[in-house]
Amino acid sequence: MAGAKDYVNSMVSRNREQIEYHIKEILKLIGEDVEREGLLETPARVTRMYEEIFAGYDVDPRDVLGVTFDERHEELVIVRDIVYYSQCEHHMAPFFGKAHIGYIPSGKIAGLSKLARLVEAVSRKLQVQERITTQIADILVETLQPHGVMVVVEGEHLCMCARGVKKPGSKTVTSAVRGEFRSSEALRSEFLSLLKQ
Ligand SMILES: Nc1nc2c(ncn2[C@@H]2O[C@H](COP(=O)(O)OP(=O)(O)OP(=O)(O)O)[C@@H](O)[C@H]2O)c(=O)[nH]1
Ligand SMILES: [Zn+2]
Repeated sequence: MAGAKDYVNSMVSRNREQIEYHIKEILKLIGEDVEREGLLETPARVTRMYEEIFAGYDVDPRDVLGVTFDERHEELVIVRDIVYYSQCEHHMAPFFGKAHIGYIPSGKIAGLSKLARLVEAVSRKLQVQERITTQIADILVETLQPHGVMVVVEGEHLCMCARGVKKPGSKTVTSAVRGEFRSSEALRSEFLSLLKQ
């Protein structure tokens, strides 16, 4: 979403000292020796990582699509296999996978890269997969007023693999369907079949 210099004014960078302090406290509370060499830089390193994985707090995802173009193409547009990494809001554990976006423009189209930026903007924060899915669909509806939108998100949740129920390999698939995709099974099938190619 951004290069290191772009995080200068981010929420995390503004609170850097306090975040580092609290990470260090947590390390002590789990039984670590915070003075051992391998951990000396860890609070600062984790904070830098937070700047990236929580960069979504600094963007309004509705601004991400930016300029839209007027274009008469009124057929299905799909950008699929958009990889995302997010953090589950229940455990602060990563979940990640691919998002697939399809829409039928009605006059306005978005830059293709902006669709991937939208996925970044909604996923780089504490989230649940369902909300990532509906936010992508709703923002596209709001911004492009298309004839229809369909979003499918696949995710693997570390809180289900590395702990708890421990089911590595299980995948969660969520979808959001808007406009003509809702009424037309043929359109939904066309979208889903194009995801498989
Ligand atoms: N619907 C939804 N649930 C999620 C997502 N990420 C994590 N969860 C679930 O959030 C739930 C939190 O349940 P709790 O019972 O409060 O937490 P827990 O005791 O750690 O639960 P277990 O994971 O079953 O051990 C778990 O069932 C997780 O699998 C997500 O993106 N969407
Ligand atoms: Zn979780």
